[in-house]
Amino acid sequence: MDDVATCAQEIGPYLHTLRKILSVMGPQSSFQSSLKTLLKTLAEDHGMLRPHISIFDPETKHLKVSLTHAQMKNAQATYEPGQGITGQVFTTGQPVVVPVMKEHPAFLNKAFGRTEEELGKLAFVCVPVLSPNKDSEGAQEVIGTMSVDIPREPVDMLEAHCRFLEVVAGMIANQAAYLQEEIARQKHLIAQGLMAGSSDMDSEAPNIVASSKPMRLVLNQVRQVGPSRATVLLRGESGTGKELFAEAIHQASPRAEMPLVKLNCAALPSELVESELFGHQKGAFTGAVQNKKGLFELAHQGTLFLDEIGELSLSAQAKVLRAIQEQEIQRLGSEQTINVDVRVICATHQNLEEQVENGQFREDLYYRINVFPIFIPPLRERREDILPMAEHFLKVYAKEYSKDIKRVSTPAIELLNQYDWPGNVRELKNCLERAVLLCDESVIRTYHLPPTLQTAESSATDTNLSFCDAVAKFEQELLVDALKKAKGNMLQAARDLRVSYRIVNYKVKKYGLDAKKFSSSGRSKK
Ligand SMILES: Nc1ncnc2c1ncn2[C@@H]1O[C@H](COP(=O)(O)OP(=O)(O)OP(=O)(O)O)[C@@H](O)[C@H]1O
Repeated sequence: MDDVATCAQEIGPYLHTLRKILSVMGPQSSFQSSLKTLLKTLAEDHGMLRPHISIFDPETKHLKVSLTHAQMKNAQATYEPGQGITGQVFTTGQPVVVPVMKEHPAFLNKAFGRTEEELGKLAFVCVPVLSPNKDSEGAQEVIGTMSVDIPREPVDMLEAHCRFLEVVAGMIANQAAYLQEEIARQKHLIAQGLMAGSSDMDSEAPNIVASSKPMRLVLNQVRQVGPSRATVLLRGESGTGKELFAEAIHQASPRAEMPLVKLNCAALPSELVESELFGHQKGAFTGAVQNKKGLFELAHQGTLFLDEIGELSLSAQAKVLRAIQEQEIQRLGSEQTINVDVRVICATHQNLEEQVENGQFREDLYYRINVFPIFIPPLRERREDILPMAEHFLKVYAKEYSKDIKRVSTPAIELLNQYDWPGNVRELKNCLERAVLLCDESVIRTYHLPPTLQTAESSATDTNLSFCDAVAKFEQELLVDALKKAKGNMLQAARDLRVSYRIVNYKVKKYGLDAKKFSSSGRSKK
């Protein structure tokens, strides 16, 4: 009887957790939120640290941490099959218990950056995650691993945790398979430029600075409308943050884990926009060599962001109206109706009311998308945001370019505050990126700001440069601008500056610039 009681005492907490996990795995919850709850439960109920699931990407043939209930140091870390404990468990399909991380030669500590002290105090348990093999009935394949850190314990206790984790991993086979598919789907959308962000399933909500009263109001509106299904119309000048707020609305909605698909209606010729939005059947028109899904289908259960909606042709407008109202679409060249569950967010900098008056924009579509309009004021009308934003972008870029820049000098702040910012937040962001690149001190000064912001006195009062130093600064500015424009291509920069490659190469070295860094900054759209 004593043995039974001891046994019940030992397995009681495990059973309790298993019951909890089963209760969140019902059809009512999405696979991702079930998995997240599961990891949280492991941490909270069993003191397991950094519980995480790594999934194998068949395309890159690497494993990557795809969900975790912990802060990662290196979210991009990957493991080849066989590499480290994670790679070994994946390859062999057998669990591994590491009693002390520090003492195991195969323990790589790639993703979480544990300290030396932790490595000496923690054990690691990693079990395979299996899923039914699609190609062979009854068989299973390893699609990833589930791992936890555990404060050091006797080996038989660690073994018991390991058995328990194997049971848990067995329960999540289907969810893990969905996770693998979703990662592939998101990668595909990102590669096509149809979805924002990284394929990290754990990525944070967009980083928004909103100090001024009008922007706090905008944030409130985002919070109010986010969870609903309402169509939102974001209005504001170019660069005010419409796309960023569209992302925030999507993040605040129950659709957050499904795709946010974007289309800039002005970026494609009107005849292509319809095929992009609704897809086409093979042979629908010359060049339609195979069936293609449209963005409405790709955004199913997620959100579709239509930027520059005022640029849609009248024929596309009619189809978008139908898709929003009836929740169904037809691919070009097909009679078949496809049901789509898509929330639409639109944006424009144009005067849609005027376009309705002129017959360029359908009135019924205007009313349909104008259910919840949000106006984002230009930056010059909310100057309280300038300094907090400048500080925010300074931090972002100082980190990106590994520079130890602490602050913006008072005269430089004055210049930022005086300027009218016709390009709005985008211009301010670019301005800070440039300043960080140019700055080799701990403070951003007026001469690090672009000439458009400078006034004669401002640049003179702040610097006491000799003629030679001033010329050198100016030369460096020109060089940085040219390299940014040429995305780090020194040959192109030389052509633009109309000097030889040899000179550019020499100056780049002289000023200690790294041309490669400009290629990464040039990759982002804005
Ligand atoms: N409040 C904010 N906080 C932090 N970053 C912001 C903010 N507003 C805008 N940004 C940044 O400024 C840049 C421009 O914003 P965004 O692309 O959202 O503008 P937009 O209004 O959609 O422009 P366009 O109409 O030209 O497409 C982006 O890099 C965005 O992240």
